[in-house]
Amino acid sequence: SSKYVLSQMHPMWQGPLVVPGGDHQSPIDIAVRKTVFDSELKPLVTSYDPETCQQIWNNGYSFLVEYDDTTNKNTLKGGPLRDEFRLCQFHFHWGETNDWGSEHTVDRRLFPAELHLVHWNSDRYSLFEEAVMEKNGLAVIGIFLKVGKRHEGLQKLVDALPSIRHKDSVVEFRRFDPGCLLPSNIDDYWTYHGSLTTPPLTESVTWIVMKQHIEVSHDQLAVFRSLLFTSAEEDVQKSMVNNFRVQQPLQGRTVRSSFT
Ligand SMILES: NS(=O)(=O)c1ccc(O)c(NC(=O)NCCc2ccccn2)c1
Ligand SMILES: [Zn+2]
Repeated sequence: SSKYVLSQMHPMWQGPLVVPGGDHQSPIDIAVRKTVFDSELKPLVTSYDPETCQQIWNNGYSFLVEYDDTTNKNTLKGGPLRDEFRLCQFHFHWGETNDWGSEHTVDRRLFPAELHLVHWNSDRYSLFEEAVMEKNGLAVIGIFLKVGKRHEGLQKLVDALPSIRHKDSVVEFRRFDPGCLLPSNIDDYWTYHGSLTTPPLTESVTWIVMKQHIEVSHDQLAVFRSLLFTSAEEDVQKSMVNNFRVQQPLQGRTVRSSFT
């Protein structure tokens, strides 16, 4: 209805463009010709249990699918990682049109959306909240979304979005396998040390950005844009779009590739 203001830029995104004293910020552009192949990088090993899926909720910035991370049922290891990491949630970033929306870019190429699978270092810490403050605390897998054929596995999630339209709405969400969102090839990736792309922007993330994207349909992505930044009580509703951070300077960091 007319009271919904479309594509209002969310005030939070006018937040800190660069963190004072932060020289390992994310997201970044991955300039492929400046990446360095590292033959020591191992294949990534993921093991996810759909039975540990708990809920899906709108936190006013994105929507998150959360997993029970009190046991070691959803693990990530290998790749650039020395320790074992535990999945706690996944979420997305997207634009108001299919022309932009991703946080990372490859040779400045923008994708309409980006999926983040968030893991914390369960070998060294006992809670996500602890790990988020530490340099080797988090590992986030970034996967680009392209508009194309419908993603069958994603549809169960898309069907749940209308029930969490407003900020702070939560619904039970069960038996979702996050592995169904991985591209067929997870051996080819880029990795670098960076930060959360939203406050608190802590520099605790080993980023693992997949070279291969996944495809979702135009209609599936359109449902993401039907979410709202605002809670049900607010007078003016704002469409949840453009929930990505502006790109940050590389500051001399090297992005390594697992492939030539
Ligand atoms: N986008 S990201 O870097 O993968 C990432 C991963 C795990 C996280 O907890 C966050 N950030 C996060 O949860 N921030 C608390 C909620 C929030 C989100 C946006 C703005 C302010 N506060 C970002
Ligand atoms: Zn994210």
